[in-house]
Amino acid sequence: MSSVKEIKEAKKAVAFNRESLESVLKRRFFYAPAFELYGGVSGLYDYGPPGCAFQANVVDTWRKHFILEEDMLEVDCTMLTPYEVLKTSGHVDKFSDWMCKDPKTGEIFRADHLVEEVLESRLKGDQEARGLLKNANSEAEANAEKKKRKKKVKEIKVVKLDEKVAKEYEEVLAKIDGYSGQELGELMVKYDIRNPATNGELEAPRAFNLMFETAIGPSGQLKGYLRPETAQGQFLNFNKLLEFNNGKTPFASASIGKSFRNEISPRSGLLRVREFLMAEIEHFVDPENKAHPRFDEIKNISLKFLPREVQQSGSTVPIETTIGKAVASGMIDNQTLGYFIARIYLFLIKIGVDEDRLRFRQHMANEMAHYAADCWDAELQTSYGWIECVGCADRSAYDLSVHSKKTGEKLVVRQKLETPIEVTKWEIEVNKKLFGPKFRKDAPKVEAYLTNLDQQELASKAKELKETGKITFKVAGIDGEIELDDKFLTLERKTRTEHVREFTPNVIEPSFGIGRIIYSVLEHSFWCRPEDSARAVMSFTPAVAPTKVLLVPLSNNKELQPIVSKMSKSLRKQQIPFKVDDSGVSIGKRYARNDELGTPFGITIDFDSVKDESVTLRERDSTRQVRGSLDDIIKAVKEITYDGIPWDEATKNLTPFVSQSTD
Ligand SMILES: Nc1ncnc2c1ncn2[C@@H]1O[C@H](COP(=O)(O)OP(=O)(O)OP(=O)(O)O)[C@@H](O)[C@H]1O
Repeated sequence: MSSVKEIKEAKKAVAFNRESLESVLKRRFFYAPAFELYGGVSGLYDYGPPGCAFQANVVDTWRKHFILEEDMLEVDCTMLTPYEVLKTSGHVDKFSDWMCKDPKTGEIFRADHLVEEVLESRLKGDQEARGLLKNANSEAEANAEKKKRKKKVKEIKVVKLDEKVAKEYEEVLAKIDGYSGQELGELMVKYDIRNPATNGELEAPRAFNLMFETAIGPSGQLKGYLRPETAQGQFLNFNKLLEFNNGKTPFASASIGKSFRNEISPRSGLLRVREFLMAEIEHFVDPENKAHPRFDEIKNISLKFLPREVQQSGSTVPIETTIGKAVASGMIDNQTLGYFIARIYLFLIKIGVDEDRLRFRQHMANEMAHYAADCWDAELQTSYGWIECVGCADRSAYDLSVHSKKTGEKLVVRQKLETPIEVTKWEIEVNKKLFGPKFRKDAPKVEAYLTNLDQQELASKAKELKETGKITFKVAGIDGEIELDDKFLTLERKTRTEHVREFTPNVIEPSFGIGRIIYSVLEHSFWCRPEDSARAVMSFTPAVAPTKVLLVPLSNNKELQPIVSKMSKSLRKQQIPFKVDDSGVSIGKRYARNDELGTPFGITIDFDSVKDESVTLRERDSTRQVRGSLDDIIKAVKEITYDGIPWDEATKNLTPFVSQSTD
């Protein structure tokens, strides 16, 4: 077995089994529930040595693929965020999911997930329904005694459906991400959705804010939150970043760091957790020109898309087309968004995502924030279904505008115009002499509020002033309504010659959940050898594999030791992560142990190695081997791992080797 096709077929020969994967992940300590000694806390995980190395390699690839290759400006901002910032961004009021409580048992469900799971399970019939409901996502259930739970699950009635109802269910499921709390409540009543374990009635959905609240400092006065995303830090540093970039746009900032969300019902391992690593990009672009200078490089990449219209029709069959055509037809809003979708795809493939299990799904209109121009998720297919792993949204000028309005600080780009232009617009001027005595310490806040009004708002205030002789408004943080007459301000349309164009950039935001991506790659990489289904393999691409090389001396004989030491020294010097396995067990067993860890290469040292310093290199997936000098073998490993050179090319000058029985 050596061709890519043969290996692909071998990988599919034994059906994927999540339990086998989980057993490997647990046994080899990729990751494990945090605080296990104390019974664990849902949604919190610790990574072990291979998990840490794998994550570090994924992040390193991300950094090179985006920050380095796209010349982005990286920032590392604090996780503790004051209340005011997240109030302004909309998170305090809107960053919530819908939960519903069982008043009898106290169990809490996430409403959209409950509706989804119940309808899916009804659709899938008896057997599968039981399987799915075992995973029903409630905190209380996660902690319930297993015996009791089994009993409850057995009591679930299987609903037989007629065709019309099944169609309705399918339509609801296709739109499940976009329902409001009220709509979810209506669906629960209409389809009689109850607590799946007890059949008890549930309360109507209520909004639950997902942010972890805290107090900053000993007084307890400064309310804050653990950040739910890294984006806000990037927006707040916009002016500094723009200056660092010599005032030029477009440019992108990037940030990698932990985010926190108090998920109602964490489940599915790393896919929905309460603390996770995010990697986010904020690309600041001229709203009037969203063309991307490197669009030509990616326009011919063909991807699977699930646009809004297809979902609306209740279908999940993707359209396959090129990025170029998708942008030209208007399916993707603009070139920059299209460019990032392609770059996300290239990154995911690089780290080992199976291309056949990747699609880009467009958000439905009611799923997107009102200010967003367009939004696509990179979804990866796992045994838990299609999972959003990367969001890619055009957030328009929303974030910079709201922070600017709130703080009175301009967050804009100034561009020198080649030919000056005449511009007529509303201008407001405040009478500072009267403002000071009237508002005292609040004067700057009120002034900032007025000078930050946009043209539409100024026009409406001018109308109000003309008709009533005063304007009234409220300023956040100041009690009561403020009333001002024309002694305090002038509001006029003025024509000026402008030499500089000032605009608030729009933001295109690709947002990666590293844990979700890692779990999906684990599933996509996992397979069992067809000849022995107990022999699991993790087919990590060499660049992200936790360890690159396993050094295996044929036996414990002392004669082999010097060459093992020489090889180790050489690998260390070249900074190639490796492990030596000189345990007494057979070479086949030693390789099998490391196939589970995804180690792509094995180097066997035998008695011929002592004579002529030649060694054997084994490739994990195909188990094919070649023989060559110590230096040539290390060179081939390096080329494949770090330069992406295919095996056949990197080993073309080495001698094919047929082992007696190493596997
Ligand atoms: N609870 C979580 N656990 C792990 N990763 C997460 C979690 N929530 C979000 N992410 C990751 O962060 C990325 C960006 O977050 P975003 O706010 O777009 O997610 P979201 O739309 O809230 O996700 P979902 O709808 O699944 O809750 C997601 O694509 C995902 O990879």
